[in-house]
Amino acid sequence: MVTSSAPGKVYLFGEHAVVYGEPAVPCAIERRARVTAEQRDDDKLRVNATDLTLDGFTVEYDGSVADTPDIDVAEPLLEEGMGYVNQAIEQARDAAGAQDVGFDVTVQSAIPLGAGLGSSAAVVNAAIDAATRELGVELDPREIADRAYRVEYEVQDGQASRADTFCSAMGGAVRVEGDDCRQIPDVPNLPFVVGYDGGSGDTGKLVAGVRDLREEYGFAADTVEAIGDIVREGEAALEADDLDELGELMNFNHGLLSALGVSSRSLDAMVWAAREGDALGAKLTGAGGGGCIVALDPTEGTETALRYTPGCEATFRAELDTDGVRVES
Ligand SMILES: Nc1ncnc2c1ncn2[C@@H]1O[C@H](COP(=O)(O)OP(=O)(O)OP(=O)(O)O)[C@@H](O)[C@H]1O
Ligand SMILES: C[C@@](O)(CCO)CC(=O)[O-]
Ligand SMILES: [Mg+2]
Repeated sequence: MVTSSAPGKVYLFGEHAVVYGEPAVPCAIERRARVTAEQRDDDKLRVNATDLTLDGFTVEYDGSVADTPDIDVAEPLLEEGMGYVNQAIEQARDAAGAQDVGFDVTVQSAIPLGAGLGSSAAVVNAAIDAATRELGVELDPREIADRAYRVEYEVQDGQASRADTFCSAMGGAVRVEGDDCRQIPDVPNLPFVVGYDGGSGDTGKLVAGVRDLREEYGFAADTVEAIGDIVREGEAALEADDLDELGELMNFNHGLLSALGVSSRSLDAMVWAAREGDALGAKLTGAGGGGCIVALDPTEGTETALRYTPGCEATFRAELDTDGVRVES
């Protein structure tokens, strides 16, 4: 039996545009998904995902009897929930050259689901690491990231960047542009504050929405390119340790994401509350539609403001996690 974990992330800049080849800078945060894999005697897959809660459901399902889940839960949610873990196990089998091994898999996660903090990438990275180690194979984090990317690409219907999976596999702040994935050395202390509306967005659908806009309107394609420009400016600000400039660029980035239709009333409300609470900057993080915002604020101001914001269910500080995917036991 092996347990591995991998961190979630916030985007300093560049989500969505990164899908179309612009650069992005996601940062791993100290909130992890833990996956335990134990080889079975047969070829079945049993997945126990006790934290798989969305819209008030708690699901425990058995991958081998997908048509008879333990509790009554919306089928698309069940299928979606199974997609990531099933495909991660497929990748582990492939990496170990063991096509018909079965596993008991347990997922426990401190990363809210579908909320822009990269729960899918963390679960997939941790599952690939745990299952391959259980089969006696130790993969390099870059290979785990690559295999996890293939999983996200499949589950998100052929539209994904390497950003979430690379960031979660390597830890720290990273820069991703197409297939070019690097860690960013010596980042300044980034005082991240997260606001969570308790909701979620469907990454696949939100990505498809941006794709359609881009195809329909030249100015939407320009907006995606402008996000790339913000990221390039942001990299210079990061290098110069200029937090004020980073904040300003985050604000601009949020405006453009909003123009692309991926914000929501509660995300906007939290962004404005953070700004009024004296954050240096604030934006939605991840796919959007609902879920989390990230603000930059070394003071208590943003957390206090968010606590009094209707629609904000939780707020917490998020420390940069320099550790990527790792074995726990
Ligand atoms: N604790 C968990 N147990 C099982 N599956 C999980 C768990 N956490 C996440 N997942 C899987 O990841 C999916 C959510 O991934 P999705 O990409 O939509 O959101 P996210 O990764 O949290 O946010 P974003 O991609 O915007 O950063 C869930 O529907 C589920 O399939
Ligand atoms: C919206 C997106 O850019 C980030 C989701 O966390 C999708 C992706 O990069 O695969
Ligand atoms: Mg995701």
